[in-house]
Amino acid sequence: MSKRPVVLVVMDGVGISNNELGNAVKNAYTPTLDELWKTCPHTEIKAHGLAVGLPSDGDMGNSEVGHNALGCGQIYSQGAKLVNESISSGDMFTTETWKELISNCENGTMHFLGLLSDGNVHSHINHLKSLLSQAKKDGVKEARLHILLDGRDVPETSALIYVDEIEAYMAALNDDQFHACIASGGGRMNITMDRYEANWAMVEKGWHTHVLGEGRMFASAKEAIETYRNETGVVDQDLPPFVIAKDDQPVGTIEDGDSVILFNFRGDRAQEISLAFDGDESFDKFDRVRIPKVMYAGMLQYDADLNIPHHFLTYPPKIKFTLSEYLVNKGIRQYAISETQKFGHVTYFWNGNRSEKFDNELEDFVEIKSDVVPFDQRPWMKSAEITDVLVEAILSGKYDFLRTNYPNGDMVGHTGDYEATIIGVEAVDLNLKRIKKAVDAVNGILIVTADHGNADEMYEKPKKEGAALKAKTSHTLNKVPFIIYNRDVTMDEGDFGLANVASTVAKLLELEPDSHWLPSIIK
Ligand SMILES: O=C(O)[C@@H](CO)OP(=O)(O)O
Ligand SMILES: [Mn+2]
Ligand SMILES: [Mn+2]
Repeated sequence: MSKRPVVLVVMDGVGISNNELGNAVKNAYTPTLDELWKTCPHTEIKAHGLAVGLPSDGDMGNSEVGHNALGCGQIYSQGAKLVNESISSGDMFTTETWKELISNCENGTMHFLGLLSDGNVHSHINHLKSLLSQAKKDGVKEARLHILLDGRDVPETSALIYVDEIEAYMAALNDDQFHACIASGGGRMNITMDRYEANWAMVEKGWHTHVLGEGRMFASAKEAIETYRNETGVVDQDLPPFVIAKDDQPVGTIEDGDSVILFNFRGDRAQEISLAFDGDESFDKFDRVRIPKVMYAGMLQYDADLNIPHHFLTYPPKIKFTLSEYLVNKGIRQYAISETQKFGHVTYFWNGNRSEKFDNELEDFVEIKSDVVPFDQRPWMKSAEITDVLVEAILSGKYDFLRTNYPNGDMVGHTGDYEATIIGVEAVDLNLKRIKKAVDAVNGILIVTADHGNADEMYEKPKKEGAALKAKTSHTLNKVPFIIYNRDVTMDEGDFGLANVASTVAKLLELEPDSHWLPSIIK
């Protein structure tokens, strides 16, 4: 009989790098992780670029593609790549949805809402440019941009680079037939892009800003960004909302007869605002005050089972043959737990962007409510609370396969606070010790891995030698650890990535891996 259960821990944002400087993984005190690394079969696996279905190896990994790959054992072309292809082939602009969006706003305005950067995690500025120029070609007369400033997938204070770039692009398009400009915006962690219902108030603020045109008014996005930076010192992702106005009138509220495109391709932070636009009278997450009759579409469909949103421009990858479905078919009892910020990562992303369970009897999902605070102030987050409940589940004997995600390396890493991130990584280590003890008690197997790097590089590479250090808030291109505890196995030779983990889990459960999956990491 195989050892049971298998417990898999994703240490979100914990990558491997040999650099000392600003490496909050290496410089954290992590006795448990160090011991596991020293005494157990382990390797480093790829978590970025082509290995997870991104357009190029220059693309850092992220939670969506990382958990998709972990949970399905295959490499699918991901949103970033699918949208590139659909735009460059022109397919996007022959879809019924695009045509309807265009004809719907014949006498109105086309609005583009989304994350303005080239981070390629949630969106890409090139996609927005293509949408703008095609809209003009297809006869749209008025276009308005509602921009979310990034600084989380790109350098911390880079917003003006992208604002200048898109304004120059619009200036070149604008003529007596067509007029496009920025109408509103704010930092992505301040408005609109909440996820997993952690904080609907963010979405409500976004609605007031983009749709109703309520909020502090400025003559330009640049003025808004510079003013807020001077007044508050906050970085891009946290910038407060702003409305662009002329003669005290917002230049681009969203009105009946308009069309709205959310140009983000990634789903977690796109769902709530989509529900607000698509929701009928029964929508009760906040008071929308005025509900404009618009045609709304997403760049992708963010949840195909739940049909969010109703209209979309690109089909999402149809992720099939997931590990969860396979295990359900074998009668394996599964358990997934994290705190709110990463709950959907171990459920929705893990299961191929499906929020629903495959089997209500065999699967249990547990969410520990995240705090709504800047995580540099609470770098331990809910790691102890997750562990309390997970340890009970391990000891209960009710489950054969359990998975969890500790968000700390990533969520604290994104704040750019090096010292706090070290504490975040140490909190994960402390909890690993407790998990390990529980696994020992039942003679199970523990897998420790990560979905991509983040905490492993907390400073931007200095442009010149001796230049002042600048906090780095984004993910990294580094590999991640893969460790197996309490099972004497031999790692196979090869260049492995996250998509090799599903087969490995199956093998540890003494099951034949699904033939669609990439091979196991162990012999
Ligand atoms: O916070 C997020 O949305 C992304 C970064 O854009 O991080 P992760 O992929 O780790 O969820
Ligand atoms: Mn992640
Ligand atoms: Mn992240």
